[in-house]
Amino acid sequence: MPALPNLILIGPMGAGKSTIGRLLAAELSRDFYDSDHEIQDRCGADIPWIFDVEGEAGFRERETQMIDELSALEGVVIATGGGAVLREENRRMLRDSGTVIYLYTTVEQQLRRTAKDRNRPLLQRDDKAEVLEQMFQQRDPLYRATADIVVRTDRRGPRAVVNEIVRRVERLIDPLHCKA
Ligand SMILES: Nc1ncnc2c1ncn2[C@@H]1O[C@H](COP(=O)(O)OP(=O)(O)O)[C@@H](O)[C@H]1O
Ligand SMILES: O=C(O)C1=C[C@@H](OP(=O)(O)O)[C@@H](O)[C@H](O)C1
Ligand SMILES: [Mg+2]
Repeated sequence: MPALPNLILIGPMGAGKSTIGRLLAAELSRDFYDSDHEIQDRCGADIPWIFDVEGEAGFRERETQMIDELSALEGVVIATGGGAVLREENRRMLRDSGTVIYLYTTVEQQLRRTAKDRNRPLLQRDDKAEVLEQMFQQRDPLYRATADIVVRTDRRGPRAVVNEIVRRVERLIDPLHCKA
């Protein structure tokens, strides 16, 4: 664990990791890194292109490499991609790097929030609801096993989610609210 632990957001596509991560970092005056954006900057190519050319396996390799780099930082906010918890080594690196926050949402909200999206290759198909439901079954236990805190994002806007994260993280660090 770094001297100043990182705050790491995990959860499914459309949970709000990228949006809330940026707001949370601004709120806490910390630097923000979005794993997918960093991968895109590094490759000079967007996520659909990487999936097209290298397949999902190639993307996952890049994702593990990026998680390795980002988890070595200190005191930053990190938004991961929804599949970051699939590999055991990723889960370990994330856990060792700070406080992990699972942004939970429902498949119904995921469908609404990603309806017009063209940047998520795994959702460019007609049976999105089934795919998201299957992913939920596989990944929800992994998100829960990795996270220190679970925060719902399906019934409130990003600002309210940020406020709850700040409250919950403070409580985790100082459970009795008795600062010295
Ligand atoms: N709590 C929220 N309430 C309503 N809309 C949200 C919320 N969080 C994110 N969104 C919207 O959902 C979409 C997907 O959010 P994004 O941050 O890209 O999710 P993720 O990075 O988890 O896939 C964006 O259009 C964003 O504005
Ligand atoms: O769930 C996934 O496997 C993925 C989620 C995406 O990130 P978001 O969760 O930010 O959409 C992105 O990493 C890639 O398209 C794969
Ligand atoms: Mg994102």
